[in-house]
Formats: sequence, structure tokens, C-alpha cells
Amino acid sequence: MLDQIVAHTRRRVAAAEAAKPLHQLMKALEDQSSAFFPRSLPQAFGQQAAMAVIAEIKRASPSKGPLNMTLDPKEQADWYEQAGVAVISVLTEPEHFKGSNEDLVQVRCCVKCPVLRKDFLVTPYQLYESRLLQADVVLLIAAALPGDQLAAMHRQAAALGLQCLMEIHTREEVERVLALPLQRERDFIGINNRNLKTFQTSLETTRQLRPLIPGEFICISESGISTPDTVAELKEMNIQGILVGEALVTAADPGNALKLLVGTG
Ligand SMILES: O=C(O)c1ccccc1NCC(=O)[C@H](O)[C@H](O)COP(=O)(O)O
Repeated sequence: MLDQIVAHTRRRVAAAEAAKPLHQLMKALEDQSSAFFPRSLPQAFGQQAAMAVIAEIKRASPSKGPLNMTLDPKEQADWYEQAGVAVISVLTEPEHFKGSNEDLVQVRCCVKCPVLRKDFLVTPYQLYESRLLQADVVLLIAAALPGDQLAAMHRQAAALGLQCLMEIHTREEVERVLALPLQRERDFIGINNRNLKTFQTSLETTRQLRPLIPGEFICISESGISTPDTVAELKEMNIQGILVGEALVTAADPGNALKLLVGTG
């Protein structure tokens, strides 16, 4: 599935680049630079009394199909912010998650917290694009960036002033990520509990990989998190934040669902 999504993403980026070449993006970025004030993820996490939540905005997923096709990104973001969210993650991938770049722009405008661009970022063009969309944080998935690609994307993201959520799922990916010149104020580790081959989620992934990550880095557990008991278990594993999608976008009252999850409701 990951290979399929990445192949589709490369075609999507090629089309975007044909319509608007990189040099035009760079020029637009120069014009925008003085008006962009990035929002810090560590600062947002520092303001949280309970487990910090990165709440996701997505309409569908490859594993579950449609989740909430009528979701209004601004309304959902507003509910999250009122419930005390730390960061909002916006899925911009159109084919499998039914998201768009416009969703991110709308959300970033209407909230004060940092916004994560969740997509399959595999080319530098997408990093320039993310910066232009005013994303504060981008997701770099180690499994989608083999060989030198991970280091190259991380370097370029840093050069553009983007904070990075470095997503890992295996011991080998932890080693690849930790070999990069990470900075703890700007780079965060996301342990994905979802196996992207089988779609199964297991907290065991976080339990096994968390001890391999140095304590200086903010560490986030991602996917399949839907109960306060799970959140309590993750706290015991020394996890500072959780990334939650399905449990919130399918809830009748997403703000209340968020508060109940972390015990602030
Ligand atoms: O969610 C999927 O089916 C999926 C399939 C292939 C690649 C990525 C996928 N999900 C992206 C995510 O990382 C999740 O949206 C995120 O961790 C939230 O997970 P959940 O709370 O289980 O919705």
C-alpha cells in the first residue's frame, strides 16, 4: 500500500510541478517569507497539562475507507482547539485520504496552534510547497524514503525552517533516523503503531521502540489510539504526545472525545 501511495504521490507532484515549476514556488516563497511566523511544537507541547494531542483531520483512510466525508476542516479544527489540542495534523493526500492543500490553508488560518502537514513527502518540491502552505511541521516517513532520500529530505526541510515529525515503525528505521543530524527543538520522533503492510495497529510497536530513542527527543505514539487506558499505558512508556485520527473524526462531539481521551473532560 505504501509503495502504491508513494507512486501515486510522485505522479501527483509531477503534475503540480508541470503546472507550477519549482522556481515559481521559490519566488512565491521569497515574497511570503516576512509574513510567515512558524509555530513551535515544543512550545505547544509545553503548554499541555495532560498528554499532548496531535489531532488529525482526515475524511478517509486506506485501511478504513470513508470515515467522515462531510467533515468541514475549519469546524473540526475549531472543536479541537477549544478542547485544548497541542497540534493539528491535516491529511493533504487527495486519493486515499480525501484531503487537499486547501484544507491545510483553511485550518492554519483559523487556529493558533502549530499545524502538521501529513502527506507522503518524497520530493523537495513538496517541502517548498509545504512551506508555502504555511505548514509548521511536516511528516517524513522513514519507510517511504529509502537510502539517502531521508537525509536529503530532512536537510531540505531544515533549510526551509520546517519542523519534522520523523516517523518510524521498525528498529532499522530508528537507527536510520537517529543517524541524522537531528535537533531536539525541531525534530520529533513519531512511532507509528500501524504496520503499513497489514494495516494492523499494535501498541507493542511503541513499547519496543520507545526505549531505543534518547530521552532528549519529544516522542509521539501514532495510530490506533482510542481509549483513556491506552493513553495511560503510553504515559508509562514515557510518551509525550499522541497522534489521533479515526477516534476523533468519527466522534459525534470531537472536542469532547479529545478531552475524554486524555482525561481533561
Ligand atoms: O490509516 C491508514 O490506513 C494508513 C494507511 C497507509 C499509510 C498511512 C495510513 N495512515 C496515516 C496515519 O498515520 C494515521 O492517519 C494516523 O496515525 C492516525 O491514525 P488513527 O488514529 O488510527 O486514525
